[in-house]
Amino acid sequence: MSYDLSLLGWTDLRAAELPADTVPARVARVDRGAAEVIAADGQHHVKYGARVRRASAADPVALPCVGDWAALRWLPEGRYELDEVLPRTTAFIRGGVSRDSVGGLSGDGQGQVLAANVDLVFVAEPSMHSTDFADLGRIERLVALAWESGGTPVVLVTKSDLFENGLDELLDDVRVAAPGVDVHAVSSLHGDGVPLVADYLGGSRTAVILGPSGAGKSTLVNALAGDPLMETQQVRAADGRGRHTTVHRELIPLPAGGLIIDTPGIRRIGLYDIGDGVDLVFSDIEALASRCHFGDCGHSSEPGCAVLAALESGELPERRLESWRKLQREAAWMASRTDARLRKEQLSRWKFITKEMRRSGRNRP
Ligand SMILES: Nc1nc2c(ncn2[C@@H]2O[C@H](COP(=O)(O)OP(=O)(O)OP(=O)(O)O)[C@@H](O)[C@H]2O)c(=O)[nH]1
Ligand SMILES: [Zn+2]
Repeated sequence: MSYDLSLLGWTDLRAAELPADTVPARVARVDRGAAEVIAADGQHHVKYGARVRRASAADPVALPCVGDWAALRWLPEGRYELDEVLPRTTAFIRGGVSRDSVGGLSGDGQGQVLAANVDLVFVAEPSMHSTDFADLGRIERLVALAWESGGTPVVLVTKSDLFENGLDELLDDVRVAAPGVDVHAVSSLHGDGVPLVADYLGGSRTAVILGPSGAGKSTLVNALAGDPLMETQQVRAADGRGRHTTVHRELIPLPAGGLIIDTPGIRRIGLYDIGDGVDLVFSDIEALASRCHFGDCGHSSEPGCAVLAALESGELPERRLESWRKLQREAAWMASRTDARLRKEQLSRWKFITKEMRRSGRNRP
C-alpha cells in the first residue's frame, strides 16, 4: 500500500527540513520507544534512534507524538528507525501538572506533547447538555487552549437539533465568548453543518476535536469519516470495551481528505499552559484594558477604568469578565512555575512559525 503524503499534510516547507538520506513519515500512534508511522511506501512500526532517545531523555517534549512528521532512516539490518522529529508547527502540550493526583497537583516538571502539527481545533460544545445550555466558560477555556497550541480554533455548537428555539441567539452569545473565531451549529444526527466542518480540512489539513464528554465528538468524527470508525457511548457501554477503539485509530484520514487526531489524551485535555491563549480569547477585554487610565489598572475600583465602564454600560457581560479573571489567575500560576517557564523556552523554537501563521490567517480555513 502506498500513500500520497501531500494528502497527509506533507508540504515543500517541511521537505526543506528533511535530513539527507531519510524519508518522511507521519506519526499515527506512539507506544513506549516506538511509533506507528505512515510513509509513502506504507505503514511501519519503527523504533526510536539514538538521537531521539537522547533528546527525549533530556526533555520529554522531544518525544515523538501523534501528528508529528518524522525522518526515517533505513538501517543495514533492513528496517527503518525514527531518526528525528521534524520541527513542529503547532503542539498541544500538557504541563508537568497532574490534576488527578493527591492534593490535585503534582509538579513533576515533565511536559508532554499530546498532538503536533494540528491546523484546526474544533471546540465542540453541545447546545444542550442534559438540562444545561452550552457552557460559555468552557468554550472560552478550550478556545484559549486552542490558540495556545498554535492551531486555529473553530467553535462547533453540537447537537443543534436539541435546541428548538433561540439557536441564533445562542450562537450570538458564543460569538461574543470567542471573538475572531468562526462559530457554527452542527447536528451529526441530521447531518446539518457536517459538510461545512469537512470543508475546513481542505483536503490535507489536520484537526482535533476538543470538548466535554457527551458533546458528540465521536458521532461527528464518524459522520465525517463516513463509516463507523469509532463506536459511540452506547455501543462502548454495551460491549464493555471502553475507549480502546479510539486508541487503535488515533490519526484518522477522512475520505474527502484531511485528518482528525483523536486520542484519549487530547480528549481529556483541560487547562494547561494557556498564557497567550487567554489574551487572544479575551481580545475584547485586552482592548478595553489598554484604554484604562492607569497602565497597571486592576479593573476593580480605579478611576478611569475602561473595563468597569464597559461593564456598567452592559457592553461587557459580567460573566465574561469573571471568566477572564479566573483564567488569568490560572495562567499566572502556571507562569510562576519555573519548570513551566523553562518548558516554554524550549518550545519557543517550535512555536515561532506558529505565531506567524496565527497572525497571517487565523480565521479562515
Ligand atoms: N440529538 C443529538 N444527539 C447526538 C448528536 N451527536 C451525538 N449525539 C448523541 O450524544 C451522545 C454522546 O455522543 P458521543 O459522540 O459519544 O460523544 P463524545 O463527545 O464522543 O463523548 P466522549 O467519548 O465521552 O468524549 C450519544 O448518545 C450520541 O448518539 C446530535 O447531533 N444530536
Ligand atoms: Zn481598568
